[in-house]
Amino acid sequence: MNLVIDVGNTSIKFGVFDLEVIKWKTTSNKHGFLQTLDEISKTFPSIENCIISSVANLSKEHLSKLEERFNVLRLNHQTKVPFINRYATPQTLGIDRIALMSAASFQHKNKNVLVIDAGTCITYDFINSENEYLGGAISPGIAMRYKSLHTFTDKLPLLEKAHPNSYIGNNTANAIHSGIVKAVLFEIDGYIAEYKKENENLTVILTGGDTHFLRDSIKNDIFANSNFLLEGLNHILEYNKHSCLEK
Ligand SMILES: Nc1ncnc2c1ncn2[C@@H]1O[C@H](COP(=O)(O)OP(=O)(O)O)[C@@H](O)[C@H]1O
Ligand SMILES: CC(C)(COP(=O)(O)O)[C@@H](O)C(=O)NCCC(=O)O
Ligand SMILES: [K+]
Repeated sequence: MNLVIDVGNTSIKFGVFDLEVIKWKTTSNKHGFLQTLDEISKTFPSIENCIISSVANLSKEHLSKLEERFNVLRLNHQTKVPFINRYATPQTLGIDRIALMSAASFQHKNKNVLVIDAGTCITYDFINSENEYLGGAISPGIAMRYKSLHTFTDKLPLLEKAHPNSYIGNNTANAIHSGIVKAVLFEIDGYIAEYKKENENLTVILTGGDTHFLRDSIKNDIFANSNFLLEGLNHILEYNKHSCLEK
């Protein structure tokens, strides 16, 4: 069994895989990392291998606790991945985006695929039917947009995210919901339209913490898969098992 860990800027996602199948998953914050690890070790004593991807700083203590228990692959820019990376600065590419493109490459071979990860940031990543990763976009995530309107003004309240009734906000709260949620939806459908113009038979995957909140309001056909990044990490672990994790 494999333990797969994705450390994002908001939360840490843990997944337990038996070959290609996810058996269990949970989420924690930084403070819950060690307790979650204890629970997983107790519940799944047959886990041997682990992969961890992080876009945030990882504490030495957390990493050494993992290494005490499992063969650990820490995903980095040198790790062998199944796609050709055409990003002009591969050494600055987010580690999470490498995992997403690995999932796209493994699961949608020889397809044009756009992956949208609605997390702390919203990332757009495109891999073409030649298995080449070309790049994409990074925009502020939904929670970040609500926080920034509140932080950088005197008058705007900090609201819980909500879908607006109309794109015409008739009061402050509705104007904010429209300016954030409706704008994110315009952005997503706008990008999909742009990619579709130039790429036949585009497959679009939506993932990240806001998947469920957004999925039914996107006009284009998409596949919503909250586990896509974890699946990508599991693919990379299996792909590298023999070369990197031999004891
Ligand atoms: N319980 C929650 N706590 C924080 N953010 C949440 C929660 N549930 C959904 N979200 C949404 O998910 C987003 C964070 O997604 P996530 O995939 O966890 O981010 P990351 O991978 O960057 O850590 C936030 O923009 C927020 O709108
Ligand atoms: C853009 C990101 C902050 C997204 O992080 P997330 O929303 O998943 O927490 C992360 O992929 C990152 O730190 N990227 C580095 C810059 C780049 O990808 O070019
Ligand atoms: K993201």
